[in-house]
Amino acid sequence: MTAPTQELGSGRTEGQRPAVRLDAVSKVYGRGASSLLALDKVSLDAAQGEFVCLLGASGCGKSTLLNLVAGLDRPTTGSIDTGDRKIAMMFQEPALFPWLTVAGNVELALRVQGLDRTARRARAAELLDVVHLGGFAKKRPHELSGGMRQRVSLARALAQEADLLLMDEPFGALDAMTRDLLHDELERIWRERNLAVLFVTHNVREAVRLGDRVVLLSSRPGQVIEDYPVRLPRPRRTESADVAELAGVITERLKEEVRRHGR
Ligand SMILES: Nc1ncnc2c1ncn2[C@@H]1O[C@H](COP(=O)(O)OP(=O)(O)OP(=O)(O)O)[C@@H](O)[C@H]1O
Repeated sequence: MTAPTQELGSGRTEGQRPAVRLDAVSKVYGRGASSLLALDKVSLDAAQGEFVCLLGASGCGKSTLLNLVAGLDRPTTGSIDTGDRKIAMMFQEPALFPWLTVAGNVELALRVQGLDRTARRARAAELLDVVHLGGFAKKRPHELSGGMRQRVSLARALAQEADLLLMDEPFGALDAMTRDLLHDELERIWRERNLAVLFVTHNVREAVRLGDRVVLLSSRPGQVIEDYPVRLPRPRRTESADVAELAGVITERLKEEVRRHGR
């Protein structure tokens, strides 16, 4: 008889290799007197299927951390292991090509996979359905709202068949209602695809709404100071009392850290 695996969070089981593991990762920008220690020995992991939100005051190194995981930059010391997982990244700005249609933007991401034109069209149509933009394939980005553009960006990220999705304040520029809708959609897609997600935000309630864990980073240099498991049942509502209660606790800790740092 096999021993029952211990549940550590929605996607976590003991003994499973994490989707991403950071081991004592430090990042120094520049050299000599003008060098800046942005991250200081950050160790962190996320399991496949786990949603981890990263919170911290401005400048604590959240984007630096995501860039390192994405392989866009290299740590000064320490190591990052994502195995052979495919990684996709989403930013606050959707960064779509304005001269391409919505479908064209998604198809571009499929081109690198070597799909032929017919297959690309069919796959892009499927992905646009997933993000509820089925009727907008022929529109150009400027004809869409901010929330719709972020949906295209999400479809493009999904086109990369990623196992690990890195999201850098993806909904930071959206109004509360649009953000709420996108939270629901992201949660559905995350579950269906068993993605590992690292999600950077400044918004504490958003982190509690979405995360299996909320990881708090200290200000300059960035270090992990708290790792809160979020045990609230899903689906959660951003405005609910239980989300507000945990968000209150985390906000207090964040304020303490900002005060300690003197800004
Ligand atoms: N390419 C770079 N060269 C030099 N310094 C950098 C570079 N990128 C970031 N920094 C510095 O490293 C620190 C961490 O920056 P980073 O953008 O990772 O923080 P952040 O937590 O994502 O900030 P924000 O919440 O404001 O987006 C900051 O002090 C920033 O000025």
